[in-house]
Amino acid sequence: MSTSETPAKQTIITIVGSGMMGSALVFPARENGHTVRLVGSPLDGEIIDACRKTGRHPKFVKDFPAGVEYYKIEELDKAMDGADLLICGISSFGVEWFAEYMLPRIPETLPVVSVTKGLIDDGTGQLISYPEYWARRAAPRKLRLNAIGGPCTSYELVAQDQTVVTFCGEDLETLRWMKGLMQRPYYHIAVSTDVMGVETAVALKNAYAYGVCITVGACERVYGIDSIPHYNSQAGAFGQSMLEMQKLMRLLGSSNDEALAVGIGDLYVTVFGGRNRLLGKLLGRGLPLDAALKELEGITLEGNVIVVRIVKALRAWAAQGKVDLAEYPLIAHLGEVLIDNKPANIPWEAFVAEKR
Ligand SMILES: NC(=O)C1=CN([C@@H]2O[C@H](COP(=O)(O)OP(=O)(O)OC[C@H]3O[C@@H](n4cnc5c(N)ncnc54)[C@H](OP(=O)(O)O)[C@@H]3O)[C@@H](O)[C@H]2O)C=CC1
Ligand SMILES: O=C(CO)COP(=O)(O)O
Repeated sequence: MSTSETPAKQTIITIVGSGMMGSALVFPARENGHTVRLVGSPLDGEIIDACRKTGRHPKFVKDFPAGVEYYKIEELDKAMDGADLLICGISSFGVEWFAEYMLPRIPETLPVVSVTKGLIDDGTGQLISYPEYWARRAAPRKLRLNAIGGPCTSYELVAQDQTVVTFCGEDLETLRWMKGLMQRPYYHIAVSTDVMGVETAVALKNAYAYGVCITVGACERVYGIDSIPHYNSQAGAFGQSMLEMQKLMRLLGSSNDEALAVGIGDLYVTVFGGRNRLLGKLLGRGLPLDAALKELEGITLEGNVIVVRIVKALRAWAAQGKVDLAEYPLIAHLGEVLIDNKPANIPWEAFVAEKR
């Protein structure tokens, strides 16, 4: 217990990865009075230089709260010294780096929470969450790995828009403690011990955002980019997305409707405000995949990663007679576009099988 002579130790939150989401979490953390240390990934050196110089992330329109500390990856030991919580802010493309470079440096006592959205093949053809993947990579050491899922664009979090996310992990007490550290009047945190459910739902939404946004681009191609928005087709694809997400979640081991709802909310925000929507729209306008990717060079697009992983798994299971691909017509088509390089052409009739 602290006395007037021994003030309570300030909580130290170290965030590794100074991309948009890791950096956005600086705001609730620092506003709550914690010591916040933002550490760049190996390629984030220029971002850290800019933060030190201007007190603002180059992609944000608002300064960081005063008192944030900035570190380069070479200064990681210093940034982790005495840390109470480690936030992993890297994207799917840095998952291996995090496994190789970060995991051996994380003490078993230090809770970790990751924002990274995705699933990964465990080497046997089974898809698992990133926390599970990292736990297996760290074994026999037992790390305290948790994750954040849900609809939360970084720039809207920075703007303090009302935002509802889900912290998931194995230990409810740890989740409640992290919630206490990070919640703000605009940042609302649910907790869940269904890691696979939440992580599957928020990974799948990146794939299905392509499906919905292909229909948006297709309307723009027909009616013109500046025409009034058309909603029937995107709503049709949205409903089909929800159905396939639910089936895929069951297939991957979660039948949790609350987790599904987290993913559906995340799909909604991604369709309207995410980066993945941009690729879907360009494909829907008729651009070949290569041309669309070139136009969006430099923008983080994780939908490709998840479509390829899911569709490869589904094709393998279909070949073994374990699943019927016809039950997943939208993501199967996304596989044709992203793996087989076919033009985007939503298979509408496949969505209208007779329902019970
Ligand atoms: N849970 C949540 O509430 C939310 C989560 N997200 C998710 O958060 C993650 C990060 O998104 P966001 O910050 O917007 O993306 P950014 O692209 O802005 O940042 C990605 C971060 O990952 C790092 N990274 C990428 N590739 C590598 C690599 N090969 N090795 C090491 N580090 C790497 C980047 O560093 P570098 O500059 O070196 O490439 C950067 O620090 C994504 O998975 C996204 O889906 C997004 C919104 C909300
Ligand atoms: O996950 C997100 C919001 O919850 C952000 O989606 P994008 O990666 O498509 O920008």
